[in-house]
Amino acid sequence: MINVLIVGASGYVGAELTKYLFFHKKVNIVALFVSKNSQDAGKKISDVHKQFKNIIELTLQPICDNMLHIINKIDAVFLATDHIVSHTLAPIFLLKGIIVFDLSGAFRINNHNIYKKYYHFEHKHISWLQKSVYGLPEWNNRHIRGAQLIAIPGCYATAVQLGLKPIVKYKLIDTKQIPIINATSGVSGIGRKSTLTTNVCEVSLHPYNIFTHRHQPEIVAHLGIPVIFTPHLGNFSRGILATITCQLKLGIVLQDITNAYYIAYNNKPLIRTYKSGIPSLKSVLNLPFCDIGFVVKKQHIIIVVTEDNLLKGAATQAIQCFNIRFNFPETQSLIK
Ligand SMILES: NC(=O)C1=CN([C@@H]2O[C@H](COP(=O)(O)OP(=O)(O)OC[C@H]3O[C@@H](n4cnc5c(N)ncnc54)[C@H](OP(=O)(O)O)[C@@H]3O)[C@@H](O)[C@H]2O)C=CC1
Ligand SMILES: CC(=O)N[C@@H](CCC(=O)OP(=O)(O)O)C(=O)O
Repeated sequence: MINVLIVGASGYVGAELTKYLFFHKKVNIVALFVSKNSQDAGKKISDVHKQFKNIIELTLQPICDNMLHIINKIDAVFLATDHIVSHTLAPIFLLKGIIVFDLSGAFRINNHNIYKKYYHFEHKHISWLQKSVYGLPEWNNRHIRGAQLIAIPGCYATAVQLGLKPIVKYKLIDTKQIPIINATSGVSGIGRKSTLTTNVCEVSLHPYNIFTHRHQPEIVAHLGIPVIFTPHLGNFSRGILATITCQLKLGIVLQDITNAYYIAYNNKPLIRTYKSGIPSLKSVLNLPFCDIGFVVKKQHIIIVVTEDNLLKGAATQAIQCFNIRFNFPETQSLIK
């Protein structure tokens, strides 16, 4: 059995992690943590997330300064916390030899200068940043196997890269025309702390962080080509749909594209590529899959990618990485 701790367990991502790890046959959840002064400290997770009633009755504990009693009991920790909190906590666990799965953006990009510009804080753990492994399992399996710090990709960054990587890898697109990505997320992408402007009743559909969203440098760093990425917020609770437009190199035909996606994903159980038609949110909600469809017309391709932002965009992707890291079947506890 692998003993795990979940920090930020009362959040949207933390609750999904708790659910899938609770039902994982090889996992023992040692504790669920929230912040020291959390209004939920001492409550059962089933009081905060009622869907767990009579199923998961673990208590949310306040994180303490001296975590030795916990550190001695655990093999792995999932940090489902804001990037500033993860930036502080991850090194504490790493120095004790614990395997860290960080769901935040704190360790995703090896270039520390990005953090000042896009995350507005100075990165203080550059040596860990250099050692961190990007947890996109379909493309980084080998490195995840030996990693101590695994940075789970951002929700948009996951969808976009899974959609683009096959045609970038096989050099099918003309990069003189930068890929244009429009993606829409539900409001759970913001987390539990809703403000008036992010309240589902106030949201209709709008783009935000145009040219400044922090997933843009993340995508560029791990995809290796520039992109134009525009996120949108929609008035639904969960799910991401990304529409990606690229120009193909002269002479590239539909069969080349089909082959590229087939080679990339035919043995990847959590990616579903469509032979015809395009995916919608409905087919991925509450499921750990990423669905990909595309249409080619002359020299252009439009790729449509969908995922559940809290699952393949966060919690179940982290558990997929955990399974790989601890040598369990990749989809253990994720699909039957
Ligand atoms: N939501 C999404 O779609 C995605 C989110 N992510 C990332 O995952 C992480 C979690 O996101 P999400 O679940 O949405 O956020 P939430 O705001 O819903 O949850 C945050 C959790 O962290 C806890 N917390 C806050 N401060 C501390 C602290 N100092 N120590 C311990 N726990 C603390 C909160 O509880 P309390 O405040 O009561 O202490 C809560 O349990 C973030 O880094 C986010 O960027 C990544 C991909 C997708
Ligand atoms: C709808 C919404 O607001 N989504 C979040 C992204 C969620 C995510 O993946 O955040 P991290 O990269 O911080 O982990 C945002 O745009 O900031």
